[in-house]
Amino acid sequence: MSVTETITDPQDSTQERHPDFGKVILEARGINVAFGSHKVLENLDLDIRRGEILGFVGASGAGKSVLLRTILQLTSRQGGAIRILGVDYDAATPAQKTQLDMKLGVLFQQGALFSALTVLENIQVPMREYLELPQKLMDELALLKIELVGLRPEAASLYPSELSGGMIKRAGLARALALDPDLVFLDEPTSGLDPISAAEFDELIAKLRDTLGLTVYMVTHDLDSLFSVCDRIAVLGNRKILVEGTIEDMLACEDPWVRSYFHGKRARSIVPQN
Ligand SMILES: Nc1ncnc2c1ncn2[C@@H]1O[C@H](COP(=O)(O)OP(=O)(O)OP(=O)(O)O)[C@@H](O)[C@H]1O
Repeated sequence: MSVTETITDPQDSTQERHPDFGKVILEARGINVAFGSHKVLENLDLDIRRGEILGFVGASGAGKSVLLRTILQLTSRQGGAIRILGVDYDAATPAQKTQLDMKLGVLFQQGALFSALTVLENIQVPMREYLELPQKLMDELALLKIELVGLRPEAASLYPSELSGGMIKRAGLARALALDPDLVFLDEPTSGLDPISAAEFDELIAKLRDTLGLTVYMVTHDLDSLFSVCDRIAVLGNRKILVEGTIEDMLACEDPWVRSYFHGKRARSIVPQN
């Protein structure tokens, strides 16, 4: 694992940062994924560093969800290796895999809440799966997560059908945080939200990164999010990472797709152009 100094410390200097801040905590190397003869990812390399918010972009159908699912071991790959928190997933024992799974939280695109369960019960699903805790303690923990994501305590007893789009994302995030993960994966967290709710969600993500030292991998099409909260951006194209770096690196990139994305009409109102 390499140590890098290239990401800026987002945390207030009075806050203690994780001793491994900036170190690579997820390393994907030579990833190949195909469905039949359709190659989606080919020899793809990607690093995620502790404490950063990595924005992940790419054209529709480029393979962003496939990569996310591959990293989470939900889609099988034909080649390559994935090390998470220093553990090679393929070589890990079942106990190590369980430990790793507990350190990863996921918010899928539509929140993916169980419709027959309340918000509180949804947040307790991972707790029931991985921990053996008394119900009272699980209730207290779930209420803490509800508060952490900015939902009111009354939301605990609501069902997903009774929640607004923004509340669903927050409830999904609370469930992703249920086991105090090191790394959270967010699949288009602001899609479908109005601009105010989307900006509030971005602020929440940045706050959680700063206060909990979370590392965040965020698939997004939202230029506001990329510009306002992401420390680094990676662009998927031609089945691999086309370019990765800061927003300035994106603006300076000559690749035609990256240029049209970051210099296009929609970007011009958000991103300062030269
Ligand atoms: N289970 C599957 N079987 C066959 N093909 C698949 C499967 N999952 C994904 N694909 C194909 O892989 C390609 C990449 O899909 P993916 O959903 O990862 O794109 P994406 O970049 O996330 O797109 P979007 O931004 O629209 O969500 C697509 O051509 C898709 O049809």
